[in-house]
Amino acid sequence: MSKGLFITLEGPEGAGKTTAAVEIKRELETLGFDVMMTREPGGIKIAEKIREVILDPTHTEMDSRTEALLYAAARRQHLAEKVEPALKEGRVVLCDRFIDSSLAYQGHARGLGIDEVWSINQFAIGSMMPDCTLYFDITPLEGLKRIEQNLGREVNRLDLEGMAFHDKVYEGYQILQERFPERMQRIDASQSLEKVTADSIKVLSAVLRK
Ligand SMILES: Nc1ncnc2c1ncn2[C@@H]1O[C@H](COP(=O)(O)OP(=O)(O)OP(=O)(O)O)[C@@H](O)[C@H]1O
Ligand SMILES: Cc1cn([C@H]2C[C@H](O)[C@@H](COP(=O)(O)O)O2)c(=O)[nH]c1=O
Repeated sequence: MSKGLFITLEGPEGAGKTTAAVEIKRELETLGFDVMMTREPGGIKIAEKIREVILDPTHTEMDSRTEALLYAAARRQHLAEKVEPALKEGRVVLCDRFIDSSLAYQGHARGLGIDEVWSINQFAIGSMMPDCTLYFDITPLEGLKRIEQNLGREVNRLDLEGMAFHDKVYEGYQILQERFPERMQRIDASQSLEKVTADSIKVLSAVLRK
């Protein structure tokens, strides 16, 4: 049984993960890799339904622990139904957000605790951690400015949080980088899309050579 490569993209709102993922996929395919792009929460029917519940801007009453559990439930289903089968087929999986989002957003920004959120996610993912995480580093202000300029984008419940929340998310990601220095590779996401893509491919080429 061949084993693929599990790559995740992380970072604050508007960092450019989704845009860059399309370019990274294209570049990796040119190099001959079989790439599957997906996202969290979502990527499959059940998880997309959970996404709608979590991100509905009218669900202002949602409890933080409920939020963390819903993300973990969507993650479990997506992993079992889509990610693990693709990895077993030897594919490269590019996943827009994964466990680090829960650790930064629910663990640190919501104040549930990174270790507590880690432990509920252990039930969801077992030992299935990414081989490499591209951390798209951009200040919350710059990321949110990009989103504001993207008039076609739907505004979700988490976008509506105040600046203090987004600053905490950013702080959460800094903590995670210190905790997982080898897995989390920093990409300067304030650069042009061309430079962000090139830097990402440079990092991934080294991982793919291993
Ligand atoms: N390198 C870049 N420079 C300038 N603008 C960019 C860059 N990358 C993406 N953008 C623009 O920024 C906006 C947000 O990009 P994108 O949706 O890819 O970010 P994201 O990290 O996936 O955001 P979110 O997680 O909040 O959905 C889009 O309008 C996109 O066109
Ligand atoms: C996986 C995951 C996501 N989030 C947050 C981050 C964003 O605000 C939304 C997802 O929207 P996107 O446009 O697809 O980036 O959900 C989170 O708080 N916790 C998570 O585990």
